[in-house]
Amino acid sequence: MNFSSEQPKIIVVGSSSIDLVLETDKLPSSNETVLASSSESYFGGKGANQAVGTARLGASVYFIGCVGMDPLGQQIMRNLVNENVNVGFIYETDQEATGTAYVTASNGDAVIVVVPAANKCLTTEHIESADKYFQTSDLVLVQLEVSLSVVEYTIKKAKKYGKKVGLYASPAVRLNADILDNVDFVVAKSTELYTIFGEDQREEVLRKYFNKVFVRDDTNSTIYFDGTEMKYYRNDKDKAVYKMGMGDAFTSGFAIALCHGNSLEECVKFGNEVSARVSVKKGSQTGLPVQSDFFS
Ligand SMILES: OC[C@H]1O[C@H](O)[C@H](O)[C@@H]1O
Repeated sequence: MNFSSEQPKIIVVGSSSIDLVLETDKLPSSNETVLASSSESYFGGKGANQAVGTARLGASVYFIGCVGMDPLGQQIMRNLVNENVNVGFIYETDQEATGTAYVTASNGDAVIVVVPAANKCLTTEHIESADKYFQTSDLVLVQLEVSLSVVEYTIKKAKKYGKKVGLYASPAVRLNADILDNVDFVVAKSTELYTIFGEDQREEVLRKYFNKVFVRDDTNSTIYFDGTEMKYYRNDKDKAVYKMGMGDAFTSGFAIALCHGNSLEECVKFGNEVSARVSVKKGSQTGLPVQSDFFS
């Protein structure tokens, strides 16, 4: 994996939240009550996770998002500043509280319910105000915890300036042709292909969007079609103890490798490596590796 001396410039447009993680012996089924052995809060939100993930790996990162005018919003801002993420385009709203996510975690698996709240107050005007930073960026990352109209606007703006765009298609929604045509890479979960593409045959999806769609599953494996053959990579060096945040970590690693001019194969391998690191610590951001973990 090549790591050039140029510092990548990345814009992340997306959500930030505080995750309340409840540890249980088993995930509750419908109408069931279970007891939690612990309740802890962590920094989260797919956008913020990717902003921290790419900043720790050495990128200059601008995060565009929205928090509430409340103590949780202040905590998120402080955390991002500490992580060297530029917060000049984080907006505060008095219309909604800061986003939260309620996570029930058991034996590594997690069920997540997100309350977007302030994240839904991010508008296309906010994206527009960062226009000149899009012009000088190398790559833009989006996910689906802010309004789809904002995601679409962001993708169009990035493409207008010829920038690379990556989409982590989570939480899953059906993606329209415009989005799929304009993004350079899409990261999707194997269990959500039908929702995202209207097609649940993995091979069909991968062949149609070769070198563009990267499908991940719970075993930290990633598969894509390179135009000739299916490419499958798995990193199970570290046992995935905490699976929350692995998709964000993969996307961060993939994006960094791409910015440094690596092949898609190298991008996938590095993404898997970054994802493996996050899965050994609790919280979506806790275990995200830093550049010096890989390169001196
Ligand atoms: O992708 C993991 C994230 O999903 C939810 O948005 C939680 O905030 C968590 O941090």
